Amino acid sequence: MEDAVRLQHVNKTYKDFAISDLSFTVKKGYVTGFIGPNGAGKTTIIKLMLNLINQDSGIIQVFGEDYTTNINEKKQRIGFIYADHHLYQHLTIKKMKKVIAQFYKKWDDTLFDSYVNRLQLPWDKKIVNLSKGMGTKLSIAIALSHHAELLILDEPTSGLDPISRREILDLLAEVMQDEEKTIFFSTHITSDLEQIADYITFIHEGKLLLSDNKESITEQYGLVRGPVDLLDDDIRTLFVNVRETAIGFEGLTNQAALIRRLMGDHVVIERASLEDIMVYTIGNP
Ligand SMILES: Nc1ncnc2c1ncn2[C@@H]1O[C@H](COP(=O)(O)OP(=O)(O)OP(=O)(O)O)[C@@H](O)[C@H]1O
Repeated sequence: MEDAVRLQHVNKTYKDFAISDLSFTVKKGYVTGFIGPNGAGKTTIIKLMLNLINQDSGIIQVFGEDYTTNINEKKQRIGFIYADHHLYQHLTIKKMKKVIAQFYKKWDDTLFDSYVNRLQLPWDKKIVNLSKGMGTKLSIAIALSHHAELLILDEPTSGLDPISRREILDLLAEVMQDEEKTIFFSTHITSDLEQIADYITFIHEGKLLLSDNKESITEQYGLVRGPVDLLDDDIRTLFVNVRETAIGFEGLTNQAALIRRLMGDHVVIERASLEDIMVYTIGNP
């Protein structure tokens, strides 16, 4: 399977933070959800992918080559969606369209008009005055109208009400009907990804914790409940983290099949949500 983006052993050090030996791929034709708590390094990694900052070492390839090779062509093929950041803040959508259309070889004016109308974006409002949800929708409409193949979204649903969130997720799901498109989507709202992601990449403190397809993660992980007296030292090694209460334990395992074989009759094993995986892996559940 072709990769839209590939990171190999990437390092980037700031004074108080480092991306360390990070390797993962973004598969072409799929939605990859990029999760991690505040300050995990998601935006830094997105900036590295887009060549907005440079890595100290390691290799980053976009569409199979270094970003700077055929850079203009790459910019045509990528749509970067970031709710708080817009060019042309003081133009109306109508005026911005005229400016931006010149930059993109594949710009489709009719398609853009249809998105603006359908998403009920106000043609005559200055971009600076758009709400957060409208700004995100506008960015997506722009990316789709220049036929971007790779959409990179930095927390597109954060701070949005459930209706706007749903509209954006529906729009992205619609985009994915086109099998040539790839979406890389950072968020800490893991429930968004339960709906639309095919792959999950999970980072914490600049390090990779998990990068796999969602079905494998669902099979591998489980939330287990049972009596505390079952937890001997060997059994504990099968858990990522365990919470003990007066009535029993609840723990996250990444060896659900083995737990089922060993303890199946004595415990209850449920599907672990992405939120469970995040909380148990990095926090104190
Ligand atoms: N230019 C910079 N100089 C120094 N430190 C930086 C710089 N940019 C980011 N950082 C630090 O890198 C760390 C990761 O930040 P980043 O914005 O990548 O995290 P994030 O996962 O996107 O967080 P959030 O979910 O809160 O948006 C933070 O500690 C941040 O302060």
